[in-house]
Amino acid sequence: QRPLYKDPSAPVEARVRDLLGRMTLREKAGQMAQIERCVASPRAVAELGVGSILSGGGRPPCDRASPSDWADMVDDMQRLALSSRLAVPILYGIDAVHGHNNVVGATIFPHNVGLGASRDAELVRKIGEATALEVRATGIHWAFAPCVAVCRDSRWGRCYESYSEDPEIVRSFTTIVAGLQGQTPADHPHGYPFLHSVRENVLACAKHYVGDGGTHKGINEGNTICSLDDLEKIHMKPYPDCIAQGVATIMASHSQWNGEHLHASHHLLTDVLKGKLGFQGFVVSDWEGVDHLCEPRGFDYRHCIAQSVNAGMDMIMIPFRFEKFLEDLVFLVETGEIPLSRIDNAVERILRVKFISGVFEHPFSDPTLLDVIGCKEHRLLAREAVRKSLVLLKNGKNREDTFLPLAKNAKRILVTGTHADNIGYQCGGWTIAWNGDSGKITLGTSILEAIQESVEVETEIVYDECPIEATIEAGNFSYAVVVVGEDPYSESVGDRTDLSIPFNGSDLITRVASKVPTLVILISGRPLVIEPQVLEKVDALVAAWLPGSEGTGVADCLFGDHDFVGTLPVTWFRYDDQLPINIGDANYDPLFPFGYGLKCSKA
Ligand SMILES: OC[C@@H]1[C@@H](O)[C@H](O)[C@@H](O)c2nc(-c3ccccc3)cn21
Repeated sequence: QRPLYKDPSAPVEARVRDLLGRMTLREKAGQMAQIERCVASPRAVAELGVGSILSGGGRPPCDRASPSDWADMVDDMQRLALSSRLAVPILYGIDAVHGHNNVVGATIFPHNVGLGASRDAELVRKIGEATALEVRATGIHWAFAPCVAVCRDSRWGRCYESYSEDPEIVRSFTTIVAGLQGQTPADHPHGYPFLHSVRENVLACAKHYVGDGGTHKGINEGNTICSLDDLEKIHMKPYPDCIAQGVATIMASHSQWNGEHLHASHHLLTDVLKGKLGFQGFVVSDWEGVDHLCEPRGFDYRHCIAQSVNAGMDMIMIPFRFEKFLEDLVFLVETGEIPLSRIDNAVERILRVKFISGVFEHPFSDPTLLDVIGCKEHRLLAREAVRKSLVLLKNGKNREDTFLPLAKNAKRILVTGTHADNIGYQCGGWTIAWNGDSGKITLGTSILEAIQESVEVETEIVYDECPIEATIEAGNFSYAVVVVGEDPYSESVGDRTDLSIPFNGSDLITRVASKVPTLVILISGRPLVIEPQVLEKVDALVAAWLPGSEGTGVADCLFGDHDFVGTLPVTWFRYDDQLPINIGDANYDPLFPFGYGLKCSKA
């Protein structure tokens, strides 16, 4: 007689109750543990029965792992999990935040700030669908996306992971949850986790709850100082929509609200998120989020665990010291510091998500999906997203003349700059490596390659990353394209107060634009300082954000095959000492206002 929890025809809540009733305290504690793959031993997965395994940013199973290497690794972990006493499968999680960005060859979509410029919520839903397929192709069940931060200060190293400074735009893009998980049916119970198809959809994770984008001076993992009213109007805004779409998991923020750690906030994690907003999936901590609760970090770990679990944390991204975590958690329950009812509630939520995910019935990868990774259809979708993300900020030196679209049959053009031929730079952070990298880090088309593919065969392209004066002066160029911007970064590595164009980008712009009609393309996760004397010299200026692998989308607009439609999702400040500066501020005096964006055609 098969136990009820293994019966797929039984109601989910009955399966949850049956399985919970069979579990020992240690097995319950195991389900609340999430560990990094590099410590996922048979002891951890089969004996101690951890509930989840993740690959942290830039931590592949092996160097240049192929999609099937990924799928084989995940399946190996799952086989270990199914050999545990109750054979509870694991959920494998990864940061697929702009495509399946840890996997070489996966389609890399524009980062969120660029999608924000498109204002196209349906496009974002489709990106979720495509991303889910590429993630499932590697056997992975759970994407730590979307980041629904509302970035209020561009000095924040995660600015580009935020769709916009406007909470309404961020809220409108929660359609990506429906893309990743599938669309909930009309009668879906409010707040209940949802997944349409175990083969094609992944569990989503709205993050980082709450106020991650509002920290003082944009300091990552810092303190968001604001009223409850502002917290709700600005930072909380996207969560009800995610919950209404059945988001299965929510990740707590490393940041604090008015000095209270989110990872230990009973009011925000339990009273508000689970009570008032009715969230019935599970809350997962961020990386070592529990350790961050004590200074020095990791000091009095047992007390940190009690604080966080009692506040409403359901699963802890430990991710390394799982023996200590499990020992401490069991001790805290046995001594009554954490009530067993809290553990049962956490495990109930985790099992609920596992049952609705279909992982009990389909625990292993589906090799027939492998071809979707980096497939033509997804790259065309990414190319469309790039086109719609571009914002035309200047087109011509005066009212009459327009500079774009560029001529495809120009005699001789100069393409220059650090970012003209660099896939790594145009993808930005969270791409193959945690902080991203320079060079040919994955498959794709650089902006130079896209321009080369677009112009007529008789057009001569001179590419020189940093040309000397003679090259510029004697070049006899019809026009120049200068592509400059930021080096890739993620999280605190990207926290910056100096937001001038790195690599002396302004100097190169000035040197070229003084001699040749010039288009500047900025590759960046945020607005950058463009001094007036630099801006006045250029003939045209395009903000391309972090477009990802499909540079072809940039050329599509430069040469007029498609018009520009993007508008600024963030305020373009004049100088970084204006920050923070957001639409609606008094004395709002930006270089280009929120919502600004030109079109090529006069129409
Ligand atoms: O990758 C898992 C999560 C991710 O989902 C979160 O958005 C992000 O805040 C995060 N930072 C780290 C991380 C930070 C420093 C060192 C090692 C890892 C890990 N993670």
